[in-house]
Amino acid sequence: MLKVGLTGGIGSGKSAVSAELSSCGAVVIDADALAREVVEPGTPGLSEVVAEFGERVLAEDGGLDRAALGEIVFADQERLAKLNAIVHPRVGERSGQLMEEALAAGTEVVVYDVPLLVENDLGSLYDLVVVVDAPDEVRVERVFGDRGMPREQVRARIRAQADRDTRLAAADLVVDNSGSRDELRARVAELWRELSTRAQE
Ligand SMILES: CC(C)(COP(=O)(O)OP(=O)(O)OC[C@H]1O[C@@H](n2cnc3c(N)ncnc32)[C@H](O)[C@@H]1O)[C@@H](O)C(=O)NCCC(=O)NCCS
Ligand SMILES: Nc1ncnc2c1ncn2[C@@H]1O[C@H](COP(=O)(O)OP(=O)(O)OP(=O)(O)O)[C@@H](O)[C@H]1O
Repeated sequence: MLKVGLTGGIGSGKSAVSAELSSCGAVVIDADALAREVVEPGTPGLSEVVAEFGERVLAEDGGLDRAALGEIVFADQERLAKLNAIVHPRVGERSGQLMEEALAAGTEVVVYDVPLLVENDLGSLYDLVVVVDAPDEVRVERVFGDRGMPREQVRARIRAQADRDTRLAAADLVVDNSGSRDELRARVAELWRELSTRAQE
């Protein structure tokens, strides 16, 4: 089984690349989705978050108020580190389990879509590190335009992440997503051919 770590900063296009790879036949594990699961209502993860940040990060329905927590942690590195210390070990454990399941199922290519691969030094866990890349301001405009996140909030997340050059230096392969969606689709088709070849080796 070829284990691929897929990373990129906020708005780089990881989800778009993952969706294409999944339709090609890869098994995709999504770290952002796991980070949501481990703080769902009733989980020890959510209790720890509330113990650390207070009830102000709870929404009326008892779930996590993600926007409120985001505003707190992306304005303050120490608070972000506290949140990461609660969430990341749980995401690591769960993703490890899912990797094992993919292996047991005879999967050829498994892709771990994780924004913080470089920041958390996870590269050695994978056979191949693929970085999805686009200039910072292109990413700001995409996240603002498609998700309505205020530009300054996108920039605050970019500041909390590795810079572009550091991330690119960790890449075995780079998917350039500075162009159109069609260009991206063509690049991912090429990437899939490469991954399939390597999976046979
Ligand atoms: C602060 C939270 C509640 C904000 O939730 P929100 O729904 O607004 O964002 P979402 O989780 O969808 O993340 C969107 C993007 O923000 C960026 N981001 C999220 N967490 C982090 C972080 N700890 N450090 C840097 N960037 C981050 C990533 O590019 C991510 O793809 C949430 O991001 C969170 O719990 N973060 C800590 C866990 C984490 O590191 N998740 C990333 C994958 S393990
Ligand atoms: N080539 C492109 N042209 C225009 N828009 C794009 C392109 N690629 C992706 N997008 C859009 O940009 C936004 C960010 O892409 P996507 O969600 O795939 O990134 P991501 O890396 O998963 O982001 P996050 O770190 O926030 O999870 C999405 O709204 C997506 O539809």
